Amino acid sequence: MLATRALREGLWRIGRFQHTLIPSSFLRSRSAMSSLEEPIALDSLPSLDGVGRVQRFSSGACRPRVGETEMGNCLIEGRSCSSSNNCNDEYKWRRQARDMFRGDLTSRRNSRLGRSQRVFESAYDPMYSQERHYSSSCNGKDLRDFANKFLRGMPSFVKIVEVGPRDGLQNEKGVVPTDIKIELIRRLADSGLPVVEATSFVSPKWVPQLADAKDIMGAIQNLQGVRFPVLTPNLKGFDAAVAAGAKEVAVFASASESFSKSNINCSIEESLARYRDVVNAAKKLSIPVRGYVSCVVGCPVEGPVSPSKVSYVAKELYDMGCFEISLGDTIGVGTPGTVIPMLEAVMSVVPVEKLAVHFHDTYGQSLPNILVSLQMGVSIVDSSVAGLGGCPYAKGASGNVATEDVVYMLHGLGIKTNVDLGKLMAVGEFICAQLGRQSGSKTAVALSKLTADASKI
Ligand SMILES: CC(C)(COP(=O)([O-])OP(=O)([O-])OC[C@H]1O[C@@H](n2cnc3c(N)ncnc32)[C@H](O)[C@@H]1OP(=O)([O-])[O-])[C@@H](O)C(=O)NCCC(=O)NCCSC(=O)C[C@@](C)(O)CC(=O)[O-]
Repeated sequence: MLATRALREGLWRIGRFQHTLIPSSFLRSRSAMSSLEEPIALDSLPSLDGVGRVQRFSSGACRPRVGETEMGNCLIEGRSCSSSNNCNDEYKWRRQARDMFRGDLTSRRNSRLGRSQRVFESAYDPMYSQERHYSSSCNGKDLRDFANKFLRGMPSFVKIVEVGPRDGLQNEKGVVPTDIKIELIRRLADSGLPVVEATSFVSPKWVPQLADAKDIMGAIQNLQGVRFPVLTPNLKGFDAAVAAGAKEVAVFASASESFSKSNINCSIEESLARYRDVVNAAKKLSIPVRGYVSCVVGCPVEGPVSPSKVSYVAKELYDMGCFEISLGDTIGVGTPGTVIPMLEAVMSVVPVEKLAVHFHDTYGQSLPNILVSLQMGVSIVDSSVAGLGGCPYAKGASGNVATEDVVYMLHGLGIKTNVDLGKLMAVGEFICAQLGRQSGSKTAVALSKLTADASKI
């Protein structure tokens, strides 16, 4: 109780004097703040403001600034990094908070100056979309060109498709109780996510973890404003999904023959024939069908998968009537080096605005892969709260990229998502507590530590 109060008071003090570090909704969800003054300015995220952006692209980005040389520290991307080990964590934390506060002052001053006179823009402005160009009066042309090149083509809004309740929970060793799944979906919907993939209507012999699909769908019928697609591998699954109240479904093919066999027990061509039946049935009921392509860069059995195979399956799914094609790096082996040629191949046959990317984080490559996908114009990203997930038929596949990490990166880039990171982190905490494990989200772990350490400031 005392510790909680100290934490709140510490946060209140940080809120008074420093730039935001912790989303307020996360704090509220941890403990109600009714009896204490609400921390001010705790609604935004630590994001790369105009100053940070310029520093990131500046050749002098890692040069110590005045007053910082004595510690041998420099600032990169809004973080402090140390070239010596003789400063403690608290000192670094204070330094970072102070620097962020300076950035906050700069943006407040700019807002008083009016738009035409602004030197720096808030990271939340969608100024880095296709049409917009980076503007800074204090940098050379080369720097502007570089920043423009990097940011041009980025979408101003990204639709996040949350797949945790399906892709995440299908891979759990134990079966998660139905009421926990329902609560998870309800909380995810409440965090602002526009799409939450709820479950699968697959064979319970193959995926017993999702055998309660009908009950799940029954329980979330009253949730409004969020789409809840479900996986359907064949007509039997489609009929069951519709009967249970599904208003959107997804079919899942593979770019690898071996994976198709092990995942859905049929060849790629057989699966496409099944999916044509599903799509035709769905069209009659005006039910949108999403199409997945698995193993878009690598297969657990066959190894590397060629971009032409991926583009072939993607085009087949698109041509049969799937409204969106999600490209899955099922085992998480992709790097920007393999993702870019794959996307190039697919984008030559399916419009980029119809493409989603779906990365698993086995090698920690998801965020760079998402970043290059955004640069290539993709604006739909699949992810899983707390990084839950994997595929039961892809040995060694780790969880999906964590939704918290994706949201943190996107907001830091000034890209809107409509997702409340604080609420999302609370959902991650909820499901991790239920599963008895640590979050797979680096953002969630880092921001939770901040709340814990904050009372020391
Ligand atoms: C596709 C099947 C059904 C073929 O399974 P099968 O055994 O070849 O099917 P079957 O037609 O021979 O039927 C066998 C039994 O399953 C029943 N059955 C048949 N269909 C259904 C159904 N829809 N719902 C419920 N039951 C079904 C059917 O009625 C029969 O029951 P029985 O007569 O033995 O009692 C099976 O292989 C299956 O369910 N596989 C599920 C695989 C799966 O869910 N994998 C994980 C999702 S994919 C993924 O994670 C990748 C992705 C999307 O996230 C993207 C990425 O990361 O790459």
